[in-house]
Amino acid sequence: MRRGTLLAYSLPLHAGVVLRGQHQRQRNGLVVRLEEDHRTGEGEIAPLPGFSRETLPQAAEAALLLMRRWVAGASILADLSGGEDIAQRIAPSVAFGLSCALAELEDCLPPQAPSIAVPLCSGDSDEFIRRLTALPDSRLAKVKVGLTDGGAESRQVNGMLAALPGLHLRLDANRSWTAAAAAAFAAGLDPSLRGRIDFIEEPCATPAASLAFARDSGIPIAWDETVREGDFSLRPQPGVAAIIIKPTLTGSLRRCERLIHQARQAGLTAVISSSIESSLGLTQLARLSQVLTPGVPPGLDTLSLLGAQLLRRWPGSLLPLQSPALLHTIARAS
Ligand SMILES: O=C(O)CCC(=O)c1ccccc1C(=O)O
Ligand SMILES: [Mg+2]
Repeated sequence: MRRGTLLAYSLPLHAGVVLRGQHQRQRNGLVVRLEEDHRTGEGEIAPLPGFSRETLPQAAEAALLLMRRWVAGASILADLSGGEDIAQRIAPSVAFGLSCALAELEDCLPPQAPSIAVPLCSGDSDEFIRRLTALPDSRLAKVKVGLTDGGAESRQVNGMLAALPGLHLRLDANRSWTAAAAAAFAAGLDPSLRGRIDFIEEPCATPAASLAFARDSGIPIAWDETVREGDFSLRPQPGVAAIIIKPTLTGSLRRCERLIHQARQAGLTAVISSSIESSLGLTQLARLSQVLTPGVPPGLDTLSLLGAQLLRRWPGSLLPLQSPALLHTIARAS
């Protein structure tokens, strides 16, 4: 006997969260719960405004249809991952959430290891250094750059690397540097510290400009936005070290797994990363990264942007759990 429930959540986002130029006050999404013979699996479906092509109502409609098909006895796994035709493909957030629920139901995800995410700095670097210093193990952190000017940011990065001699950094410019700003950043870096920058995600506005930056500066880059563009294909490229995979923007677990496999074949590191999911989705991404990208810490340090946790607790977080009474049932099927 199968049952399905689709629920809607809304979590407060801290003032000042801006996605693609839009201020966001709430993170809204869905939880899909699948039950069969006393086993339960849950998944989160949360299109990210400014990033996802599907809207939340579109995602809810697609999820409901698939949930009903599953409850009626169909296998929906092939639907979730099938088709190279993007126009016909099930929306990535829907495929991700439903495939997580099915994976939990089938007991395919391991329990979560503690403290597996890479600390993220998008503000004051002195405060961030204090936070890292207080951690038992601070070998890797991520810093958003491209927010002020390249020269000032290189001094900030020099400061962090000098303060913590065992630290490696991933940087993320989200395509915001002009070629001149990127060059100013590279010129300002202390050459003796530069080797501890594992990569910079998307330094410049276009992939071609980012490749030129990697070639001229010798600093490896990683693709994030580029991975989700229509003409992207995975192949070795000089200066490219890694690809960032955001499953909510990519699709089913099987699709993510295929992409990770292709990345490895091209000699690239694949890094699983957050699309600002709730603690439900984030804990699942952490568990997923243990199986799909072992040894590569995922970029999941976004829980602190939210005002509460949802259904599951992130290890060590002091954020309160939102009352389950605030989850609103959209539909049930049995
Ligand atoms: O990758 C991480 O470590 C955190 C996630 C993150 O940076 C992110 C999350 C949602 C949308 C865009 C981005 C981004 O890559 O800038
Ligand atoms: Mg990025």
